[in-house]
Amino acid sequence: MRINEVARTSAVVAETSGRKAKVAALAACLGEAGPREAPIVVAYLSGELPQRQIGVGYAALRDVPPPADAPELTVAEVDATFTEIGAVSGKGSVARRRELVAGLLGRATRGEQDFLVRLLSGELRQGALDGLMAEAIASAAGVPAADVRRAFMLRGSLGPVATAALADGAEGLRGFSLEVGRPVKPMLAAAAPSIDEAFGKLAAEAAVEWKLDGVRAQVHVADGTVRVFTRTLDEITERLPEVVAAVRELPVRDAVLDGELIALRADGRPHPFQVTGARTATRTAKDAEPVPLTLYLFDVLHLDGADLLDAPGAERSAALARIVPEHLRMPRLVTGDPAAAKAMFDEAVARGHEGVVVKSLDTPYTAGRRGAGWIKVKPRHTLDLVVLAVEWGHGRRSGLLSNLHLGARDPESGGFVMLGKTFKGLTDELLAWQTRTLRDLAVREDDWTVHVRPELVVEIAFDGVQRSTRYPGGIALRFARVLRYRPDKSAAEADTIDTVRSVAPVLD
Ligand SMILES: Nc1ncnc2c1ncn2[C@@H]1O[C@H](COP(=O)(O)OP(=O)(O)OP(=O)(O)O)[C@@H](O)[C@H]1O
Repeated sequence: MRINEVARTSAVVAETSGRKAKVAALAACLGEAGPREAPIVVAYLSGELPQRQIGVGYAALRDVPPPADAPELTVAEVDATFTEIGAVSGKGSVARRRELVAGLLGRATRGEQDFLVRLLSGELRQGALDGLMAEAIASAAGVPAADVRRAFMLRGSLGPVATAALADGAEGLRGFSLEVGRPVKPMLAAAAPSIDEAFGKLAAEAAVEWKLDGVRAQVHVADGTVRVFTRTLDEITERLPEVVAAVRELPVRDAVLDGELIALRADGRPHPFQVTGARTATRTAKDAEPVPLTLYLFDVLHLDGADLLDAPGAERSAALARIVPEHLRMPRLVTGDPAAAKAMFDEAVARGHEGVVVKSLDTPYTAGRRGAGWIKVKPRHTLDLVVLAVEWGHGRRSGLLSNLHLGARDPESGGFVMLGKTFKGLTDELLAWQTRTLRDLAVREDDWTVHVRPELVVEIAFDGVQRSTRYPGGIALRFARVLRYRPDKSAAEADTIDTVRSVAPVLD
């Protein structure tokens, strides 16, 4: 297949606004690619390289050679060149990489050059496209989208799923199963503004669990060996000897368990989130004085040979209770009485925790999705939004990037909808950090505003949602303020415009 097809599809997807039309364009391109090249095409159309990083910086993309006349470059050739560039090392490697990039671009037409430069510079990165891409794979392969999504959550990446679907259809997708030792995308929660509304969305009886502001942990026990993964599927086992020791005590040989890690003070109240974050961050070196973490387990996905992903919530919880002692389990109350649920919520908040998660007793574990089976309720409204642009500060903040333009994800278009701006809540340290970080993400700058690639996720607190004619979604946040950055989340995991409407009533 020629790269020209991929470049053209990428442009069509960027220019069309309808979800259906985008899916159709992606599906046509994948159909043409076929099983072998599909993973490469999936990656390129998501703005990524299958090789991830190949060490090509902006400098190597500045001087573009004259274009070729005819579109002859193939996807396989581009992929092979990227692999070659990624393998360059040692003395003279910068020059050699440049040479390879120039050689590749010299064989591309003007339109293809434009696509390749934007692909290499990261400008096309589109995490929010995962949902559309899953649908496109389903359409190209003629299989149900739910099967593709399920394989995706089990595998954590769409490339191999595309190959299996295109080669062997639904049968190929059935080959993806939970493997102990390979992390799956964790199930996520929807949000409701109150306990009553959360109960309103579920059956009469539901479970209410504390929501701790810690770090998600997926614990795999394979033949007695314990491994711990974060929600971004990074392994952090080495950093957590006390957690590994606690899990080793459990009477299981093979299991996949889900829970939350948190640093607690002697009185049982949580340390600030940063303390837990520092213990689990994959990039930090050694801790000066490690604060012990406590593990609270709340789910089980696999137990000694049996997959429990499809078992109802109540059954998984019962299985968990059989193998995990109470002090390692998330406090949980099963009730049909909203007053009892509210008492549980009040207790969690009084102990310094974030709120509760109300969980359905009958839904399966919908990995990787913000399913309707879990609904979080917090006393204050927060959202994870994506920074779309940022304005230079004035006065004390001059020279610093300050006022953030905030966007929610729009699953319909695969893009983002702006909901407002804020410079509140930013400490000096955060201002310095975001100035550095957002500069690296810049794509364009006008007088006061730096427009950035929509990649950085920030957690925002706000008082409510107001109708607005100024913003494209028709709503704006009231009194938005920054709580913290969420480097553990990708833009694809940011909150959607529908979540924004569901966490708080829209005021006139
Ligand atoms: N009892 C619990 N059940 C499920 N998740 C819990 C629980 N307690 C804490 N959590 C945390 O809450 C998260 C689920 O909420 P959500 O899917 O909205 O993620 P989130 O956006 O990171 O949440 P938030 O930003 O509101 O903390 C989980 O990833 C987990 O880290």
